[in-house]
Amino acid sequence: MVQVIDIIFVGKLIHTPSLGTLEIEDATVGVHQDETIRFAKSHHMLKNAEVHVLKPLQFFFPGFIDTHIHAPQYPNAGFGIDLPLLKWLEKYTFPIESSFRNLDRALEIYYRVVTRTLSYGTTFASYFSSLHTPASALLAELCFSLGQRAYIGKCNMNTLSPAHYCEKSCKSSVEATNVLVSFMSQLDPNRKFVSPIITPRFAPSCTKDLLKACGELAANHDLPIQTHISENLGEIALVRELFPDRKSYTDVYDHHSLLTPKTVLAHAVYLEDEEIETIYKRQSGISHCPTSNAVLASGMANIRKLLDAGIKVSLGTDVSGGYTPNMLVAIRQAALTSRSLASVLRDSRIALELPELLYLATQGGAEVLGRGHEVGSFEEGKAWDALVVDVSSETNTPVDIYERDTWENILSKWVFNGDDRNVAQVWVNGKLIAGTECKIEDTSLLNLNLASIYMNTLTSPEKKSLRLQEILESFTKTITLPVTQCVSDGKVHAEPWKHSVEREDTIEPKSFERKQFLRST
Ligand SMILES: Nc1nc2[nH]cnc2c(=O)[nH]1
Ligand SMILES: [Zn+2]
Repeated sequence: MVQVIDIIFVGKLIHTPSLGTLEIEDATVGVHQDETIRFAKSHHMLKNAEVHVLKPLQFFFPGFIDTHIHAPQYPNAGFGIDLPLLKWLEKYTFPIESSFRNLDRALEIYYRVVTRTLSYGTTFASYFSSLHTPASALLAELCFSLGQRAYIGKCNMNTLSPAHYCEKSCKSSVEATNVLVSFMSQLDPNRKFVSPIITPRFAPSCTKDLLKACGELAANHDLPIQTHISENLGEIALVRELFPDRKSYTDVYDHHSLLTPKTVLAHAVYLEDEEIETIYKRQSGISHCPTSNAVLASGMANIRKLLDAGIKVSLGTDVSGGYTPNMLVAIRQAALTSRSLASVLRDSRIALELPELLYLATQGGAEVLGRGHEVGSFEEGKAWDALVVDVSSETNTPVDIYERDTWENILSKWVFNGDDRNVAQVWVNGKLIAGTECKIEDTSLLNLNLASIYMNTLTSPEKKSLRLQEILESFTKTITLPVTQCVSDGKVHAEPWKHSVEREDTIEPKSFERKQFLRST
């Protein structure tokens, strides 16, 4: 059956389809109208395809997948490195999150979080929001409107949290979660772009009935789950005290049916062998957050041990435990943490290699979020969630490429010295949505009606009537935000097959013979 290809991409394509493999090739990729990748072959109809040819020292790389980031903590990113976890939560984190009861404030911060993570090349993020349903709904609207794939988790927390930032009861927490789930089912019924994710903050902040209710919510709505596990020794001791009849931290979650194949467990720094076995059996995944573990002096997770045990592993920035939403920093820190642990334990195997690290940041993240068949690498049939990375000197970044550099070197220099200026284009599901080559063409506006979001996410009817007037006065009726209109400067050819796409002025090292860009059909 002949398929119409809408866009053809021609250029260097780099991805890590499985743990430890790194594929670097000259490719021609066609994106069909349902935005899946087809390695274009002659039987494809190309007559009016738009063709994007990459410049020398540009390459396609799968969009980064951040499997653990706290959106309301973004204002704290980069400070507060003086305390360990539990004191850090009290002094810095709960206060900043509690300010998200104000939807105007939530808009200001969440708009910045989504545009900033997109600028770093994060095409898919699993967000913790605050415990507030309206703010969580707003985050979902923003991701959906700005084009970033996202899981949105309204924190469930009804105990051991400050009075100003704690849900009244298990019942109110469940009700507030159900309101978000139904709000989001109108926003994206098939959960193709945004989906709720059930988010018991961590065992210490949930009563037993709330933990159990979260397991039921996930089962009833067929939703993923995210939480924290075994990050810090003080936290583990607290969990042991709070749940004396449970064998371990893992057993607390398992006992409440929170370990499923769609569960994301952040940190996992101090798991015992038996816990690793249980997590493997339940097919739950780990979000390794090395930057946060270093900043909060939590410890060093032995990722090699988890990988050897067959556990799905991904990477998370864990803002603001981690000081930046830049996934390149998470990759760098994972490289360095694994090497520090290798030297402490005198076992060089523990060091993670670059292909493995890039896998954790892309395909590994897709697997942990249950979307490994859809995104994470450039395999046929997947969505075109892709970055165009530019490491040429025009980007003015500290990535300096020399003639003798191989593409492996170039890739490594980008990882260790690159930043958002190297992200020229960000594509999600075949649409160009961000990147330095995206200019604000016109401020075609994103209209968000905060009052309607707020009204639609109020949990109790009496609140609706009592507060209607106050709400409509306090909120700006509709917010208009500049949304970048992206124009890539890819060249457009009518008939790409008529001629091979040779680079004229390539500065690729002489050692590489110039390969045809067109895949052999
Ligand atoms: N790093 C981190 N760990 C947590 N455990 C419970 N909540 C948090 C949080 O916000 N950040
Ligand atoms: Zn976290």
